[in-house]
Amino acid sequence: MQYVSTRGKAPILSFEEAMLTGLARDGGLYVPETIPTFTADEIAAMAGQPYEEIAFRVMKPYLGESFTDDEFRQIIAKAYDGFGHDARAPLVQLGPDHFLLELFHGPTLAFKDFAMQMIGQLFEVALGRRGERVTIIGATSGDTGSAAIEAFRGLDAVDVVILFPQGRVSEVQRRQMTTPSESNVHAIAVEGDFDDCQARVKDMFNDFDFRDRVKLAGVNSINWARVLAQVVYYFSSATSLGAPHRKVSFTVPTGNFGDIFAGFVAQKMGLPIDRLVIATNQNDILHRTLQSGAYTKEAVVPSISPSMDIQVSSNFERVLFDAYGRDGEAVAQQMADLGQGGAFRVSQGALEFLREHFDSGRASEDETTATIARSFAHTGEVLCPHSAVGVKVAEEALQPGVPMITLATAHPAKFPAAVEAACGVSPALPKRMADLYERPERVTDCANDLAALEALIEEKISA
Ligand SMILES: Cc1ncc(COP(=O)(O)O)c(C=O)c1O
Ligand SMILES: N[C@@H](CCOP(=O)(O)O)C(=O)O
Repeated sequence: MQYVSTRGKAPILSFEEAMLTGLARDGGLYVPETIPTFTADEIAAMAGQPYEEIAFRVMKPYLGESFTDDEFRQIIAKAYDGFGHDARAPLVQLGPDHFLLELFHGPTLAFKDFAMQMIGQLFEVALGRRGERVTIIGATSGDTGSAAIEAFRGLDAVDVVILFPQGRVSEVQRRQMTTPSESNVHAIAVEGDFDDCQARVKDMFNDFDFRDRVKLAGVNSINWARVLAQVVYYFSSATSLGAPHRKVSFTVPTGNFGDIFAGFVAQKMGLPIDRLVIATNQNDILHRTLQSGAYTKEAVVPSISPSMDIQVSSNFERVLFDAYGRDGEAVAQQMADLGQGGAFRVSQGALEFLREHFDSGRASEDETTATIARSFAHTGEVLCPHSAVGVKVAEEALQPGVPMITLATAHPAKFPAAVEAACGVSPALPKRMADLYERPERVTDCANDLAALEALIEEKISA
Protein backbone atom coordinates (compact mmCIF):
# COMPACT_ATOMS: atom_id res chain seq x y z
CA MET A 1 0.00 0.00 0.00
CA GLN A 2 1.43 3.36 -1.05
CA TYR A 3 0.48 6.91 -0.15
CA VAL A 4 0.26 9.91 -2.49
CA SER A 5 -0.15 13.62 -1.81
CA THR A 6 -3.39 15.46 -2.57
CA ARG A 7 -1.27 18.00 -4.46
CA GLY A 8 0.46 15.37 -6.57
CA LYS A 9 4.05 16.57 -6.25
CA ALA A 10 5.48 14.90 -3.12
CA PRO A 11 7.35 11.59 -2.87
CA ILE A 12 5.17 8.47 -2.74
CA LEU A 13 5.54 6.85 0.71
CA SER A 14 4.76 3.67 2.65
CA PHE A 15 2.30 3.71 5.59
CA GLU A 16 5.07 4.10 8.15
CA GLU A 17 6.80 6.86 6.21
CA ALA A 18 3.55 8.76 5.65
CA MET A 19 2.71 8.42 9.36
CA LEU A 20 6.08 9.79 10.47
CA THR A 21 6.15 12.51 7.79
CA GLY A 22 2.93 14.39 8.60
CA LEU A 23 2.33 17.06 5.96
CA ALA A 24 3.55 16.14 2.45
CA ARG A 25 6.48 18.22 1.20
CA ASP A 26 4.29 19.85 -1.50
CA GLY A 27 1.94 21.12 1.25
CA GLY A 28 -0.68 18.42 0.57
CA LEU A 29 -2.08 15.59 2.69
CA TYR A 30 -1.22 11.94 2.21
CA VAL A 31 -3.97 9.54 1.10
CA PRO A 32 -3.79 5.86 0.06
CA GLU A 33 -3.22 5.34 -3.65
CA THR A 34 -6.20 2.96 -3.64
CA ILE A 35 -8.86 2.22 -1.02
CA PRO A 36 -9.19 -1.48 -0.11
CA THR A 37 -12.73 -2.85 -0.13
CA PHE A 38 -14.59 -5.54 1.84
CA THR A 39 -17.23 -7.94 0.54
CA ALA A 40 -20.66 -7.94 2.19
CA ASP A 41 -19.75 -11.26 3.86
CA GLU A 42 -16.55 -9.81 5.31
CA ILE A 43 -18.50 -6.86 6.70
CA ALA A 44 -21.24 -9.11 8.10
CA ALA A 45 -18.57 -11.17 9.87
CA MET A 46 -17.54 -8.10 11.90
CA ALA A 47 -20.87 -7.99 13.75
CA GLY A 48 -20.43 -8.95 17.39
CA GLN A 49 -16.63 -9.01 17.23
CA PRO A 50 -14.66 -7.14 19.93
CA TYR A 51 -13.70 -3.58 18.94
CA GLU A 52 -10.02 -4.57 18.84
CA GLU A 53 -10.70 -7.33 16.29
CA ILE A 54 -12.65 -4.95 14.04
CA ALA A 55 -9.78 -2.44 14.31
CA PHE A 56 -7.35 -5.13 13.15
CA ARG A 57 -9.49 -6.14 10.16
CA VAL A 58 -10.27 -2.58 9.04
CA MET A 59 -6.79 -1.10 9.43
CA LYS A 60 -4.56 -4.02 8.45
CA PRO A 61 -4.97 -3.64 4.63
CA TYR A 62 -3.55 -0.09 4.87
CA LEU A 63 -0.36 -1.01 6.70
CA GLY A 64 1.53 -2.83 3.93
CA GLU A 65 4.76 -4.25 5.32
CA SER A 66 5.09 -1.58 8.03
CA PHE A 67 4.02 -3.73 11.03
CA THR A 68 3.73 -7.50 11.48
CA ASP A 69 0.34 -8.93 12.45
CA ASP A 70 1.62 -9.76 15.94
CA GLU A 71 3.06 -6.29 16.44
CA PHE A 72 -0.15 -4.69 15.24
CA ARG A 73 -2.40 -6.83 17.45
CA GLN A 74 -0.30 -5.89 20.48
CA ILE A 75 -0.44 -2.21 19.53
CA ILE A 76 -4.24 -2.33 19.27
CA ALA A 77 -4.58 -4.15 22.59
CA LYS A 78 -2.45 -1.55 24.40
CA ALA A 79 -4.21 1.37 22.68
CA TYR A 80 -7.69 0.48 23.97
CA ASP A 81 -6.73 -1.09 27.27
CA GLY A 82 -7.21 2.17 29.18
CA PHE A 83 -10.72 2.88 27.87
CA GLY A 84 -13.47 3.16 30.47
CA HIS A 85 -16.05 1.05 28.59
CA ASP A 86 -15.75 -2.59 27.52
CA ALA A 87 -17.43 -1.86 24.18
CA ARG A 88 -14.95 1.05 23.63
CA ALA A 89 -17.56 2.84 21.46
CA PRO A 90 -21.01 1.96 22.84
CA LEU A 91 -24.29 2.87 21.12
CA VAL A 92 -27.15 4.43 23.08
CA GLN A 93 -30.65 4.67 21.64
CA LEU A 94 -32.15 8.18 21.56
CA GLY A 95 -35.32 7.47 19.56
CA PRO A 96 -36.88 4.81 17.28
CA ASP A 97 -34.32 5.38 14.50
CA HIS A 98 -31.74 7.55 16.26
CA PHE A 99 -28.61 6.29 18.06
CA LEU A 100 -25.73 8.03 19.79
CA LEU A 101 -22.23 6.62 19.34
CA GLU A 102 -20.39 7.47 22.56
CA LEU A 103 -16.78 8.14 21.61
CA PHE A 104 -15.72 9.70 24.89
CA HIS A 105 -14.68 6.78 27.07
CA GLY A 106 -10.96 7.14 26.35
CA PRO A 107 -8.37 8.66 28.71
CA THR A 108 -8.98 12.32 27.72
CA LEU A 109 -12.75 11.99 27.22
CA ALA A 110 -12.95 12.79 23.49
CA PHE A 111 -13.05 10.82 20.24
CA LYS A 112 -9.45 11.84 19.55
CA ASP A 113 -8.29 9.11 21.95
CA PHE A 114 -9.36 6.38 19.51
CA ALA A 115 -6.68 7.43 17.03
CA MET A 116 -4.17 9.10 19.31
CA GLN A 117 -3.77 6.13 21.68
CA MET A 118 -3.09 3.98 18.63
CA ILE A 119 -0.67 6.47 17.04
CA GLY A 120 1.29 6.76 20.28
CA GLN A 121 1.93 2.99 20.13
CA LEU A 122 2.65 3.01 16.37
CA PHE A 123 5.19 5.83 16.76
CA GLU A 124 6.90 4.13 19.69
CA VAL A 125 7.40 0.88 17.76
CA ALA A 126 8.45 2.60 14.50
CA LEU A 127 10.85 5.10 16.13
CA GLY A 128 12.34 2.42 18.40
CA ARG A 129 13.10 0.28 15.37
CA ARG A 130 14.68 3.20 13.52
CA GLY A 131 16.52 4.55 16.56
CA GLU A 132 15.13 8.03 15.79
CA ARG A 133 13.80 10.90 17.87
CA VAL A 134 11.18 13.39 16.57
CA THR A 135 9.42 16.59 17.57
CA ILE A 136 5.70 16.19 17.34
CA ILE A 137 3.84 19.41 16.62
CA GLY A 138 0.09 19.76 16.95
CA ALA A 139 -2.49 22.52 16.68
CA THR A 140 -5.58 22.17 18.79
CA SER A 141 -8.91 23.74 19.51
CA GLY A 142 -8.83 21.70 22.71
CA ASP A 143 -9.19 17.95 22.24
CA THR A 144 -6.40 16.91 19.86
CA GLY A 145 -3.85 18.58 22.13
CA SER A 146 -4.91 16.83 25.31
CA ALA A 147 -5.20 13.46 23.54
CA ALA A 148 -1.74 13.86 21.96
CA ILE A 149 -0.13 14.85 25.25
CA GLU A 150 -1.73 11.87 26.97
CA ALA A 151 -0.53 9.49 24.25
CA PHE A 152 3.06 10.77 24.03
CA ARG A 153 3.93 12.07 27.50
CA GLY A 154 7.02 10.51 28.99
CA LEU A 155 8.05 8.69 25.77
CA ASP A 156 11.82 8.83 25.18
CA ALA A 157 11.70 9.21 21.42
CA VAL A 158 9.50 12.33 21.18
CA ASP A 159 8.98 15.87 22.32
CA VAL A 160 5.33 16.86 21.99
CA VAL A 161 4.59 20.53 21.35
CA ILE A 162 0.97 21.71 21.28
CA LEU A 163 -0.24 25.12 20.10
CA PHE A 164 -3.65 26.12 21.41
CA PRO A 165 -5.59 29.38 21.00
CA GLN A 166 -5.22 31.42 24.18
CA GLY A 167 -8.55 31.82 26.01
CA ARG A 168 -10.50 29.81 23.42
CA VAL A 169 -10.49 26.32 24.95
CA SER A 170 -12.47 25.16 27.97
CA GLU A 171 -10.76 25.17 31.37
CA VAL A 172 -10.78 21.37 31.52
CA GLN A 173 -9.21 21.16 28.06
CA ARG A 174 -6.54 23.72 29.00
CA ARG A 175 -5.69 21.97 32.25
CA GLN A 176 -5.43 18.61 30.50
CA MET A 177 -2.68 20.17 28.37
CA THR A 178 -0.91 22.30 30.96
CA THR A 179 -0.82 20.04 34.03
CA PRO A 180 1.22 17.01 32.83
CA SER A 181 4.65 17.31 34.44
CA GLU A 182 6.71 15.22 31.98
CA SER A 183 9.61 17.20 30.52
CA ASN A 184 8.85 16.13 26.91
CA VAL A 185 5.46 17.96 27.01
CA HIS A 186 5.31 21.61 25.90
CA ALA A 187 1.98 23.51 25.84
CA ILE A 188 2.03 26.88 24.05
CA ALA A 189 -0.85 29.37 24.22
CA VAL A 190 -0.91 31.33 20.97
CA GLU A 191 -2.45 34.78 20.60
CA GLY A 192 -4.95 33.86 17.91
CA ASP A 193 -7.62 31.33 17.00
CA PHE A 194 -7.35 27.65 16.03
CA ASP A 195 -6.95 28.51 12.34
CA ASP A 196 -3.87 30.58 13.26
CA CYS A 197 -2.41 27.64 15.21
CA GLN A 198 -3.07 25.22 12.36
CA ALA A 199 -1.64 27.66 9.79
CA ARG A 200 1.58 28.07 11.81
CA VAL A 201 1.91 24.27 12.11
CA LYS A 202 1.63 23.99 8.31
CA ASP A 203 4.12 26.88 7.92
CA MET A 204 6.59 24.94 10.08
CA PHE A 205 6.22 21.88 7.87
CA ASN A 206 6.79 24.09 4.82
CA ASP A 207 9.95 25.58 6.36
CA PHE A 208 12.18 22.68 5.33
CA ASP A 209 15.25 23.88 7.27
CA PHE A 210 13.32 23.98 10.53
CA ARG A 211 11.35 20.82 9.70
CA ASP A 212 14.50 18.79 9.05
CA ARG A 213 16.49 20.33 11.92
CA VAL A 214 13.96 19.42 14.60
CA LYS A 215 12.70 16.28 12.80
CA LEU A 216 9.11 17.47 12.75
CA ALA A 217 6.23 14.99 12.85
CA GLY A 218 2.51 15.77 13.03
CA VAL A 219 -0.43 14.21 14.83
CA ASN A 220 -3.26 16.39 13.67
CA SER A 221 -5.58 14.73 11.19
CA ILE A 222 -3.01 15.89 8.65
CA ASN A 223 -1.65 12.45 9.55
CA TRP A 224 -3.39 9.67 7.60
CA ALA A 225 -3.02 7.24 10.52
CA ARG A 226 -5.33 9.52 12.56
CA VAL A 227 -8.09 9.30 9.98
CA LEU A 228 -7.61 5.56 9.49
CA ALA A 229 -8.05 4.70 13.16
CA GLN A 230 -11.33 6.64 13.13
CA VAL A 231 -12.73 4.52 10.26
CA VAL A 232 -13.05 1.59 12.67
CA TYR A 233 -16.00 2.86 14.72
CA TYR A 234 -18.10 3.39 11.60
CA PHE A 235 -17.79 -0.35 10.96
CA SER A 236 -18.31 -1.41 14.59
CA SER A 237 -21.46 0.70 15.02
CA ALA A 238 -23.04 0.05 11.60
CA THR A 239 -22.58 -3.73 11.84
CA SER A 240 -24.12 -3.76 15.30
CA LEU A 241 -27.25 -2.18 13.77
CA GLY A 242 -27.55 -4.67 10.93
CA ALA A 243 -25.13 -3.53 8.22
CA PRO A 244 -24.43 -4.71 5.58
CA HIS A 245 -27.97 -6.12 5.41
CA ARG A 246 -29.41 -2.67 6.00
CA LYS A 247 -28.06 0.79 5.39
CA VAL A 248 -27.34 3.25 8.17
CA SER A 249 -26.68 7.01 8.14
CA PHE A 250 -24.24 9.04 10.23
CA THR A 251 -24.29 12.62 11.47
CA VAL A 252 -20.89 13.95 12.46
CA PRO A 253 -20.15 17.15 14.41
CA THR A 254 -17.52 18.63 12.12
CA GLY A 255 -14.65 21.11 12.26
CA ASN A 256 -11.46 19.95 10.57
CA PHE A 257 -13.41 17.34 8.51
CA GLY A 258 -11.25 14.44 9.75
CA ASP A 259 -13.96 12.46 11.50
CA ILE A 260 -16.51 12.66 8.71
CA PHE A 261 -13.80 11.96 6.15
CA ALA A 262 -13.21 8.70 8.03
CA GLY A 263 -16.90 7.91 7.41
CA PHE A 264 -16.44 8.64 3.72
CA VAL A 265 -13.51 6.19 3.66
CA ALA A 266 -15.66 3.54 5.40
CA GLN A 267 -18.28 4.03 2.67
CA LYS A 268 -15.65 3.63 -0.05
CA MET A 269 -14.50 0.41 1.65
CA GLY A 270 -17.97 -1.01 1.09
CA LEU A 271 -19.88 -0.11 4.27
CA PRO A 272 -23.46 0.63 3.12
CA ILE A 273 -23.86 4.18 4.44
CA ASP A 274 -27.00 5.93 3.24
CA ARG A 275 -26.23 9.56 4.18
CA LEU A 276 -23.18 11.22 5.77
CA VAL A 277 -24.39 14.43 7.37
CA ILE A 278 -21.97 17.26 8.19
CA ALA A 279 -23.08 19.10 11.35
CA THR A 280 -21.50 22.50 12.01
CA ASN A 281 -21.88 25.09 14.72
CA GLN A 282 -22.14 28.80 13.86
CA ASN A 283 -18.71 28.53 12.20
CA ASP A 284 -20.50 26.95 9.29
CA ILE A 285 -18.13 27.23 6.34
CA LEU A 286 -18.68 23.59 5.32
CA HIS A 287 -22.47 23.89 5.38
CA ARG A 288 -22.28 27.12 3.34
CA THR A 289 -19.93 25.48 0.85
CA LEU A 290 -22.28 22.58 0.25
CA GLN A 291 -25.15 25.00 -0.28
CA SER A 292 -23.43 27.54 -2.51
CA GLY A 293 -20.24 25.97 -3.91
CA ALA A 294 -18.23 28.91 -2.54
CA TYR A 295 -15.70 28.11 0.19
CA THR A 296 -15.34 31.53 1.77
CA LYS A 297 -13.44 32.13 5.01
CA GLU A 298 -15.05 34.33 7.63
CA ALA A 299 -13.78 35.34 11.06
CA VAL A 300 -13.98 32.52 13.62
CA VAL A 301 -16.73 33.31 16.15
CA PRO A 302 -16.18 31.70 19.58
CA SER A 303 -18.98 29.29 20.48
CA ILE A 304 -20.03 26.93 23.28
CA SER A 305 -18.66 24.08 21.12
CA PRO A 306 -15.11 25.52 20.93
CA SER A 307 -13.44 22.45 19.44
CA MET A 308 -15.41 23.10 16.25
CA ASP A 309 -14.53 26.80 15.99
CA ILE A 310 -12.71 26.31 12.71
CA GLN A 311 -12.93 27.99 9.31
CA VAL A 312 -10.03 26.38 7.46
CA SER A 313 -11.04 22.76 7.48
CA SER A 314 -7.88 20.82 6.78
CA ASN A 315 -9.29 17.49 5.57
CA PHE A 316 -11.69 19.10 3.14
CA GLU A 317 -8.64 18.98 0.87
CA ARG A 318 -8.76 15.18 1.00
CA VAL A 319 -12.35 15.00 -0.21
CA LEU A 320 -11.69 17.65 -2.86
CA PHE A 321 -8.93 15.41 -4.20
CA ASP A 322 -11.56 12.74 -4.88
CA ALA A 323 -14.15 15.28 -6.03
CA TYR A 324 -11.64 16.47 -8.67
CA GLY A 325 -10.94 12.93 -9.87
CA ARG A 326 -7.63 12.80 -7.95
CA ASP A 327 -6.23 15.75 -9.90
CA GLY A 328 -3.49 17.15 -7.61
CA GLU A 329 -2.99 20.28 -9.71
CA ALA A 330 -6.66 21.26 -9.41
CA VAL A 331 -6.48 20.82 -5.62
CA ALA A 332 -3.23 22.79 -5.39
CA GLN A 333 -4.88 25.64 -7.36
CA GLN A 334 -7.88 25.76 -5.00
CA MET A 335 -5.60 25.79 -1.95
CA ALA A 336 -3.50 28.58 -3.50
CA ASP A 337 -6.71 30.61 -4.06
CA LEU A 338 -7.67 30.03 -0.43
CA GLY A 339 -4.23 31.12 0.76
CA GLN A 340 -4.20 34.26 -1.37
CA GLY A 341 -7.82 35.44 -1.32
CA GLY A 342 -9.40 33.53 1.56
CA ALA A 343 -11.83 31.76 -0.77
CA PHE A 344 -12.25 29.40 -3.71
CA ARG A 345 -15.16 28.23 -5.84
CA VAL A 346 -15.74 24.50 -6.17
CA SER A 347 -16.32 23.43 -9.81
CA GLN A 348 -19.84 22.26 -10.73
CA GLY A 349 -18.68 18.64 -11.15
CA ALA A 350 -16.89 18.61 -7.81
CA LEU A 351 -19.90 20.19 -6.08
CA GLU A 352 -22.18 17.50 -7.48
CA PHE A 353 -19.76 14.88 -6.14
CA LEU A 354 -19.84 16.49 -2.69
CA ARG A 355 -23.65 16.72 -2.66
CA GLU A 356 -23.94 13.11 -3.80
CA HIS A 357 -21.95 11.97 -0.75
CA PHE A 358 -22.78 14.49 1.97
CA ASP A 359 -25.71 16.41 3.44
CA SER A 360 -25.14 19.26 5.85
CA GLY A 361 -26.78 21.35 8.54
CA ARG A 362 -25.89 23.89 11.20
CA ALA A 363 -26.91 24.52 14.80
CA SER A 364 -26.97 28.01 16.28
CA GLU A 365 -25.91 28.59 19.89
CA ASP A 366 -29.54 28.69 21.06
CA GLU A 367 -30.39 25.51 19.18
CA THR A 368 -27.38 23.75 20.72
CA THR A 369 -28.39 24.78 24.23
CA ALA A 370 -32.01 23.76 23.61
CA THR A 371 -30.87 20.36 22.32
CA ILE A 372 -28.82 19.68 25.47
CA ALA A 373 -31.87 20.55 27.60
CA ARG A 374 -34.33 18.54 25.48
CA SER A 375 -32.10 15.49 25.29
CA PHE A 376 -31.61 15.42 29.05
CA ALA A 377 -35.35 15.89 29.69
CA HIS A 378 -36.46 13.18 27.21
CA THR A 379 -33.73 10.55 27.42
CA GLY A 380 -31.54 11.38 30.45
CA GLU A 381 -28.51 11.61 28.13
CA VAL A 382 -26.30 14.59 29.01
CA LEU A 383 -24.73 15.79 25.76
CA CYS A 384 -21.60 17.87 25.33
CA PRO A 385 -22.22 20.92 23.12
CA HIS A 386 -20.45 19.35 20.11
CA SER A 387 -22.55 16.21 20.30
CA ALA A 388 -25.64 18.41 20.72
CA VAL A 389 -24.82 20.16 17.43
CA GLY A 390 -24.78 16.69 15.87
CA VAL A 391 -28.04 15.59 17.48
CA LYS A 392 -29.86 18.75 16.38
CA VAL A 393 -28.73 18.41 12.77
CA ALA A 394 -29.42 14.65 12.77
CA GLU A 395 -32.99 15.16 13.94
CA GLU A 396 -33.64 17.19 10.80
CA ALA A 397 -32.04 14.56 8.59
CA LEU A 398 -33.82 11.46 10.00
CA GLN A 399 -35.40 9.18 7.37
CA PRO A 400 -37.99 6.65 8.60
CA GLY A 401 -36.58 3.12 8.71
CA VAL A 402 -32.93 4.14 8.26
CA PRO A 403 -31.01 4.11 11.54
CA MET A 404 -29.18 7.39 12.12
CA ILE A 405 -26.02 7.26 14.22
CA THR A 406 -24.87 10.58 15.66
CA LEU A 407 -21.29 10.71 16.86
CA ALA A 408 -20.99 11.93 20.48
CA THR A 409 -17.48 13.33 20.25
CA ALA A 410 -16.71 14.49 23.79
CA HIS A 411 -17.73 13.92 27.39
CA PRO A 412 -19.99 16.66 28.82
CA ALA A 413 -17.61 17.11 31.78
CA LYS A 414 -15.12 18.78 29.44
CA PHE A 415 -17.59 21.66 29.00
CA PRO A 416 -19.31 21.91 32.39
CA ALA A 417 -20.34 25.57 32.19
CA ALA A 418 -22.24 25.26 28.90
CA VAL A 419 -23.83 21.98 29.94
CA GLU A 420 -24.96 23.23 33.34
CA ALA A 421 -26.38 26.41 31.82
CA ALA A 422 -28.37 24.31 29.35
CA CYS A 423 -29.78 21.51 31.50
CA GLY A 424 -28.90 22.26 35.13
CA VAL A 425 -26.62 19.22 35.44
CA SER A 426 -22.98 19.71 36.40
CA PRO A 427 -21.29 16.67 34.84
CA ALA A 428 -18.54 15.18 37.02
CA LEU A 429 -15.06 14.33 35.80
CA PRO A 430 -14.01 10.70 36.30
CA LYS A 431 -12.31 10.00 39.66
CA ARG A 432 -8.83 9.74 38.11
CA MET A 433 -9.18 13.40 37.05
CA ALA A 434 -10.84 14.66 40.21
CA ASP A 435 -7.85 16.82 41.24
CA LEU A 436 -7.43 18.41 37.78
CA TYR A 437 -8.30 21.87 39.12
CA GLU A 438 -5.65 21.65 41.85
CA ARG A 439 -2.72 20.50 39.72
CA PRO A 440 -0.07 23.17 38.89
CA GLU A 441 -0.10 24.45 35.30
CA ARG A 442 2.88 24.84 32.97
CA VAL A 443 2.33 26.87 29.78
CA THR A 444 4.20 29.41 27.66
CA ASP A 445 2.42 32.27 25.88
CA CYS A 446 3.59 33.20 22.39
CA ALA A 447 2.64 35.64 19.63
CA ASN A 448 1.07 34.27 16.46
CA ASP A 449 4.38 34.58 14.69
CA LEU A 450 6.26 31.80 12.88
CA ALA A 451 9.79 32.93 13.77
CA ALA A 452 8.91 33.44 17.43
CA LEU A 453 7.23 30.02 17.63
CA GLU A 454 10.08 28.22 15.91
CA ALA A 455 12.64 29.85 18.23
CA LEU A 456 10.56 28.93 21.26
CA ILE A 457 10.20 25.30 20.14
CA GLU A 458 13.94 24.93 19.52
CA GLU A 459 14.62 26.37 22.97
CA LYS A 460 12.11 23.98 24.60
CA ILE A 461 13.34 20.82 22.93
CA SER A 462 17.00 21.55 23.60
CA ALA A 463 16.44 22.35 27.30
C1 LIG B 1 -15.40 17.39 20.60
C2 LIG B 1 -15.17 17.55 19.13
N1 LIG B 1 -16.20 17.36 18.30
C3 LIG B 1 -16.04 17.49 16.98
C4 LIG B 1 -14.84 17.88 16.42
C5 LIG B 1 -14.73 17.98 14.94
O1 LIG B 1 -14.00 16.90 14.40
P1 LIG B 1 -13.23 17.05 13.04
O2 LIG B 1 -12.24 18.13 13.22
O3 LIG B 1 -12.60 15.74 12.80
O4 LIG B 1 -14.24 17.44 12.03
C6 LIG B 1 -13.75 18.12 17.27
C7 LIG B 1 -12.43 18.55 16.78
O5 LIG B 1 -11.86 18.07 15.90
C8 LIG B 1 -13.91 17.92 18.65
O6 LIG B 1 -12.88 18.05 19.47
N1 LIG C 1 -11.09 19.99 17.09
C1 LIG C 1 -9.72 19.68 16.98
C2 LIG C 1 -9.01 20.50 15.95
C3 LIG C 1 -7.84 19.78 15.38
O1 LIG C 1 -8.33 18.73 14.60
P1 LIG C 1 -7.50 17.50 14.09
O2 LIG C 1 -8.50 16.41 14.04
O3 LIG C 1 -6.96 17.88 12.78
O4 LIG C 1 -6.38 17.19 15.03
C4 LIG C 1 -9.11 19.77 18.37
O5 LIG C 1 -9.78 19.46 19.32
O6 LIG C 1 -7.96 20.12 18.52
